[in-house]
Amino acid sequence: MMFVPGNNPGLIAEAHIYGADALMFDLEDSVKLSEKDSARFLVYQALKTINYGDIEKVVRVNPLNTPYGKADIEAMIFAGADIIRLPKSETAQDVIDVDEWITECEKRAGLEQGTIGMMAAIESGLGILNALSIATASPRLIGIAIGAEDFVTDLKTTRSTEGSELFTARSLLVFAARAAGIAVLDTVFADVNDDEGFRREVQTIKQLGFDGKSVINPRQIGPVVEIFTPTAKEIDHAERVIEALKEAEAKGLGVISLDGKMIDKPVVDRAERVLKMAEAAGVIKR
Ligand SMILES: CC(=O)SCCNC(=O)CCNC(=O)[C@H](O)C(C)(C)COP(=O)(O)OP(=O)(O)OC[C@H]1O[C@@H](n2cnc3c(N)ncnc32)[C@H](O)[C@@H]1OP(=O)(O)O
Ligand SMILES: O=C([O-])CC(=O)C(=O)O
Ligand SMILES: [Mg+2]
Repeated sequence: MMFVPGNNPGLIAEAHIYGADALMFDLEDSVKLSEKDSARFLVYQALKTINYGDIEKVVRVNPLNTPYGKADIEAMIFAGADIIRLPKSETAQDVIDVDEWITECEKRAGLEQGTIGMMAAIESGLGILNALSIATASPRLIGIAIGAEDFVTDLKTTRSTEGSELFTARSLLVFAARAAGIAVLDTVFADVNDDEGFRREVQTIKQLGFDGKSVINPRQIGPVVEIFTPTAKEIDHAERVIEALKEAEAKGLGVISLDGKMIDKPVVDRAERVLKMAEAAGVIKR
């Protein structure tokens, strides 16, 4: 999911050529106060006129407790956004308030209720502690995300290369998302020239269980796609697990072994997920 500053016509016009799964047009922190209205108008016009194909169109709006939040949401729904991303979510009530305003805007726009999805970004200690109630606050929520720049500021620390200050928060978010049955996305990595550090971070968050990552630059898309795409070895193993399961079923066996290792339901579920991810990445057809 690539952030695109909502006040930059050049970036907005070409953002879809780089292969991101989703574009996140930003009306919040990359837009200064004097440009809030013009950025909203610019993103509105872009969503109305540019064909972004099947790339998901997400808009990060300003919070409802600012003078811009309500107008942002209404304009983006009329413009055809797929998902509204609420920044700095701290309580379930923050999500419920936005959900209610989206419902009102859907009515005004003549859309069926529930058409517009929602994401909640969590960017403070309080938000992390409320992660489960935030993640389950609305049926519109398709995912939650961590916003690490604001989060470390709230914690009165900084971001380190190894990310120790984010470890607990990231894990709690993954737990909350899994409990709620929705997606979980990791935060941005600010140094677009540190390819090695970026790759290390993507490996780490994949291992923690995240479904993907927000990026700020087209150069960061390739490494995320590469690291999240199952390798040929992983795909081969997953296919053999599924084969072994079929054989066992045919023979009426419960637990079976493959290469000396036990194959049971969790192993089969993980193999299924590998194949789904490979299919979604376009490296296999099923
Ligand atoms: C804490 C937070 O809230 S983070 C979220 C808010 N921040 C953002 O949205 C920042 C978005 N990113 C950017 O503005 C830029 O990528 C920067 C400032 C980080 C780096 O800028 P640059 O060094 O100029 O980037 P770079 O030289 O790699 O750009 C290469 C090409 O990609 C384009 N590009 C760069 N970033 C983006 C982007 N986010 N979206 C779309 N296109 C982009 C550039 O326009 C350039 O196009 P060109 O080759 O046609 O001229
Ligand atoms: O949500 C993000 O990844 C970017 C952001 O606002 C933050 O880090 O504070
Ligand atoms: Mg932030």
